[in-house]
Amino acid sequence: MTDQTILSIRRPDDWHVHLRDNAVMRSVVPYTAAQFARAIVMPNLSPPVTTVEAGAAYRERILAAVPQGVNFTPLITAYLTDASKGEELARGFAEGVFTAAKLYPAHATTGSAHGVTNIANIMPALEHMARIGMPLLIHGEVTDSHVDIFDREAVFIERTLSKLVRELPELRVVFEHITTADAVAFVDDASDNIAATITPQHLHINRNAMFEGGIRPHAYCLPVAKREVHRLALRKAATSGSAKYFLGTDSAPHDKSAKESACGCAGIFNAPFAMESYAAVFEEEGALDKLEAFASENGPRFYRLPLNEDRVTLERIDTPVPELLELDGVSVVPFHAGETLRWRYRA
Ligand SMILES: NC(=O)N[C@@H](CC(=O)O)C(=O)O
Ligand SMILES: [Zn+2]
Ligand SMILES: [Zn+2]
Repeated sequence: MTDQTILSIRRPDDWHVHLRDNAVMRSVVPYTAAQFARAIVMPNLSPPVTTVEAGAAYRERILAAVPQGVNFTPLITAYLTDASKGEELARGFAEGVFTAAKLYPAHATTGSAHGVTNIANIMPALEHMARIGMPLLIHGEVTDSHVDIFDREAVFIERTLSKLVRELPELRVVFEHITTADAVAFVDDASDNIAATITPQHLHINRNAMFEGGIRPHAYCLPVAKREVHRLALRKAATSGSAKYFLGTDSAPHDKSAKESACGCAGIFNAPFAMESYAAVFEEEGALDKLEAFASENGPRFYRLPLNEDRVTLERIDTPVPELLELDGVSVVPFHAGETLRWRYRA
């Protein structure tokens, strides 16, 4: 713990966010743009963003939703399918439309129905990406229903990721939203071409949060939160100062009614208080001095992009989080709803 009351850091970026589309997009973009200079925007729309033209059009729609006077750059990603071609990805990368490509194992998570059924189907595209230095972003869970849901990330490392990294060591890979000590060990031991994002929720909650006094759909996201030992490993990794770990909120808004349902959607909306949420973790770990590297430096270095020059502050002021945000097109229960966070973000 520390008695520090003001923290000034380089403006951060969010290296994994779901901005959706249409009315929902227009109401959630301002939250991300208020905190972050850039964001890696996930392509799991329906239909998914698979072509350069669709990526460019999506970027324009996002930019049109950024409030006047706010400086925010969306970085678009391509959604990989069994039919993805290296040439199309490379064209998007060369034109500055695609910053990376995203691998969703088919049916692993929300909006992954068109995802990849077998990584062998996209090996030529991945080889092409490795040659041009285009990062591959991975939702790392097996989809085999015989594998326990809490083991799906660890089994993905065993069955798929270790092999991919061995076969294509030059491929730059971001293992997205890691949730296990197994993932931390894998990333720590891997080459510098392998990095990982960590969400605020996986630093704050373990799997008990989903069952506290009853079923808690707002604590449900994928990959699902794991045991306490895994949360502690993630906290250690995020606050270690290692350049392999960086901020990716995985903010994923779903309407309250879609979460509070007999078959509730996976995804936690954390964009409105993302930096406040991360700051709480870093303070609790006595590592506020490591927050800037995690939030503002390690990501751009991995993506080979310039660091942001402007600065922001976090002030130690109690910040209540609303129970519900009534937005245009969606009513969302935000992460930390009803709690008071100890920091306030100022751009
Ligand atoms: N994280 C989630 O639980 N949901 C994400 C998809 C994803 O990132 O896996 C979504 O799009 O809703
Ligand atoms: Zn995911
Ligand atoms: Zn996501």
